[in-house]
Amino acid sequence: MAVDDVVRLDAVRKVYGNSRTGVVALDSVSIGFRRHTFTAVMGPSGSGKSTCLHCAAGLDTPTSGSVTLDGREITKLGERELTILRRERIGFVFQAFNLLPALTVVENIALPVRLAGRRPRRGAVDTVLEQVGLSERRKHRPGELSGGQQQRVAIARALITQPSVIFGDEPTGALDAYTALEILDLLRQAVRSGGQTVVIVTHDPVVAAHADRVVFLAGGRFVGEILEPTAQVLAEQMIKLGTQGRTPAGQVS
Ligand SMILES: Nc1ncnc2c1ncn2[C@@H]1O[C@H](COP(=O)(O)OP(=O)(O)OP(=O)(O)O)[C@@H](O)[C@H]1O
Repeated sequence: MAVDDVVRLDAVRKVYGNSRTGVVALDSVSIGFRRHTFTAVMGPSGSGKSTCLHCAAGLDTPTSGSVTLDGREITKLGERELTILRRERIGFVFQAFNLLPALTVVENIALPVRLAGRRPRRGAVDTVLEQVGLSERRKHRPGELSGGQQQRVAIARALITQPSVIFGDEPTGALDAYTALEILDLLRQAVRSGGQTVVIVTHDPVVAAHADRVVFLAGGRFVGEILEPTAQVLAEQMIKLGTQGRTPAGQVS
C-alpha cells in the first residue's frame, strides 16, 4: 500500500450468489486512492463500478481480498466497528440524495452525529451549510428544495463528520448539466480546502473529467487509468471498452 493511499483494495474479488452459479462482480481488483485526490471510476454497465465503491466503503463485503481505509483493514472489522468507522470516517453521496423527508435541512445534516449519540459541535452545522451555500434554507424540508439543493444538503451531511473519504455513486446522475457542475465544484472544494479524498462512480465523461484521475473497470477487472483526463479522451476510452466486450461481469468459472 502506498503511504498516502487513504483507501486501498488488494486482490478484491466479489461473487454474488453461490460459488457454482454466481456472478463475479469483481475479479482480483487492486486499486489505491491517494489522500486529497478526486478519482472517478468508469466502465461499461455491469463492469463492477458500484460493487467496487461499496466494497471500498465497507457497505459490501468482498468474497476475498482486503480493503484498507485510513490504515485499518476494514475487511477484518466486525459489523459494530464497521458501522462506527462508516459513520465517522466516510461520507456518502448518492444519486437519489437519500435525505429523510420528515427532517429539516439542519436535522438531516446533523443526523450522522446524532446517530453516534452526540450533539453536533457548536457552529459545525452552520459551517457546512455555508460551505454548500444553503444557510438560508435551514428550516426547509427536502421536498421544498430543488434536486441540486437536496444534493447540497447530502454533501453537507457527508461533510459534517469531516470524513477521510467521500464516496459518490453517480452523485450528479439526477441533475441537469449546470447543477451537476455546481455539485462537482463542491466536491472539488472538499478535496482542495477540506482535506477530503473523493471517489465517485459515473458514466459521464464530462463529469469524470473533473477528477484528477479516472480508473476503468471492465468485466469486473481494473483495466487502466487516465490522469488529468479530458472529456474527449474519456469518451473515446469508454467507446473502446464498450466495443471490446459487451459482456459484463462473468459467471463463476
Ligand atoms: N446484489 C447483487 N446480486 C447479484 N448480482 C449482483 C448484485 N449486485 C450486482 N450484481 C451483478 O454484479 C455485476 C456488477 O454490478 P455493478 O452494479 O457493480 O456494476 P456497475 O458497473 O455499477 O453497473 P451500472 O453501470 O449498470 O450501474 C453485474 O453483473 C450485476 O448484475
